[in-house]
Amino acid sequence: PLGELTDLMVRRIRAGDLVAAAKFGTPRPIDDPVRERQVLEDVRTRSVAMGLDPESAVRFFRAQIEANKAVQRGLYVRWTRHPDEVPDERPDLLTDVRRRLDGLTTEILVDLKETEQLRRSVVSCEVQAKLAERSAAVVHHLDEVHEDALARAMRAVCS
Ligand SMILES: C=C(O[C@@H]1C=C(C(=O)O)C=C[C@H]1O)C(=O)O
Repeated sequence: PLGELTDLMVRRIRAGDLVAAAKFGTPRPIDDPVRERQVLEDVRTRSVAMGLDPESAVRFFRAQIEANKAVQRGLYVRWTRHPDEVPDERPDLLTDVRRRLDGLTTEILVDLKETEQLRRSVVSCEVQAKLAERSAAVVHHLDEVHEDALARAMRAVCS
């Protein structure tokens, strides 16, 4: 039941690789509080319009942002140790990468709405979330950096 939502979370986590590639070796920091506020304000406004509890949706996206930054930090460590693993291409953060993240936000909000009832029941939600996390890690071949990020992102699934 939480498979689709979890897949979307994995896609957002994977987008962290593009964010890291866009920023690594540039002066732009991993943390961008202004952009974070914009993302969360957008989530709040759209949740209200969709009849989704805005506080819970904002909490959920805060966890997704923390997970994204964990990926960036993990890849910075890896790329500093192994410069040959640094991607050759630097994607454009403001156009390509943030546009992709914005598209995922829309899809995630729809899924949050669809799973609202299920996620409200904390006990069954936690069982489902653990199952979805395990199978996503296997299906998507997540390494340690990305599986840790997913575990972090999943903390806000169950209210
Ligand atoms: C993804 C970025 O890096 C960080 C993570 C964000 C996110 O997950 O939405 C937003 C701002 C940054 O703190 C970014 O700068 O766009």
